[in-house]
Amino acid sequence: MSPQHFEDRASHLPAKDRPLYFIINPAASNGKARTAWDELQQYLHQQDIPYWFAISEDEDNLTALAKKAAETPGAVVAGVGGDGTMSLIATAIYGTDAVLGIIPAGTGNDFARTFSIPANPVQACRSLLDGNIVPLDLGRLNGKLFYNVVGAGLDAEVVADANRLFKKVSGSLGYMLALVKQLVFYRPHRFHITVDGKHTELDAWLVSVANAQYYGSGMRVAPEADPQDGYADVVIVGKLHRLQFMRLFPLVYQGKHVKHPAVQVLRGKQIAVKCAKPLHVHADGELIGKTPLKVEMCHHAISIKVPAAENEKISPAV
Ligand SMILES: Nc1ncnc2c1ncn2[C@@H]1O[C@H](COP(=O)(O)OP(=O)(O)OP(=O)(O)O)[C@@H](O)[C@H]1O
Repeated sequence: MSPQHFEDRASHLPAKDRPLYFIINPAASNGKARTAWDELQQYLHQQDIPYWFAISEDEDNLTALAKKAAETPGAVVAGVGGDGTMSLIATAIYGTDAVLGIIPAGTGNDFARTFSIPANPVQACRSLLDGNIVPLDLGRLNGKLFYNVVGAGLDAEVVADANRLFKKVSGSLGYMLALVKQLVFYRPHRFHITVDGKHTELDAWLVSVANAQYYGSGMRVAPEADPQDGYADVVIVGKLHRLQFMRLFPLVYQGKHVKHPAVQVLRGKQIAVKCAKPLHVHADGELIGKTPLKVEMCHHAISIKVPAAENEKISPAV
């Protein structure tokens, strides 16, 4: 069967129980998502797998395409892109019975790491086709849904600097320069944090509210976070001398930073974070405003298709 564009959708549906829709963000990973899609299309043709697809024009169009695909009962709506792409699809299908699918083709692809979704597009597609449908929590940050990690502190200031000062430097290098700048100049701030009614006040480098485990291209900020348990892990990196912080920093890639006595991990469903000086807030890799931030977790908000072998222990969606 030949693939069809969304706009050409005929009244009949592909003969599969769950129709498969791909939405490709051509800008993801500086345009490399298109190459991933070419490879994937070849595979789909070889296997004679029926599917629908659309290439998004911008963020609003991507959201509209995901909503349109989700109108088909039981649709699997798979993004071909990075975390920004998947976050838009996850929030667009909220309230429908559509299932999120992930073909990692972005720069960081951090959310995919929590579920061990393969980085190769064809392997990711195979595990999408053979995968299990499981429930997924979302969070609501100041009223807007997110699916991965939000927070404030040094990490959000790095994103702000990368967007503002190093915009012309491409991709990861801009973030590296911004990180170096913040490692030299950032000072811990006084945070007021409330987790399910329990109040904490302390000086901290950053506060992350995590549904899943990874952000920032492979940093395992919340190694115990489970995006199916209804809770967010609140990771607080408390006051440390600059050199101590720099020594701690590399440990985040293995998630070992949480063992440091200056790092606390709280868990809750309703989280509020205030700071005397308003700081930038990031959500799923984008800046969305400034503190205060308020998060409310939405348990089993949507469904996601994940590789079967890695997630046998995870309960299927009902
Ligand atoms: N045609 C388009 N459709 C959708 N989004 C687009 C488009 N053109 C530009 N964008 C922008 O692409 C950005 C990047 O997308 P995405 O986050 O999926 O990729 P990435 O940044 O390479 O990966 P990651 O977030 O995993 O590091 C989005 O923030 C969005 O604003």
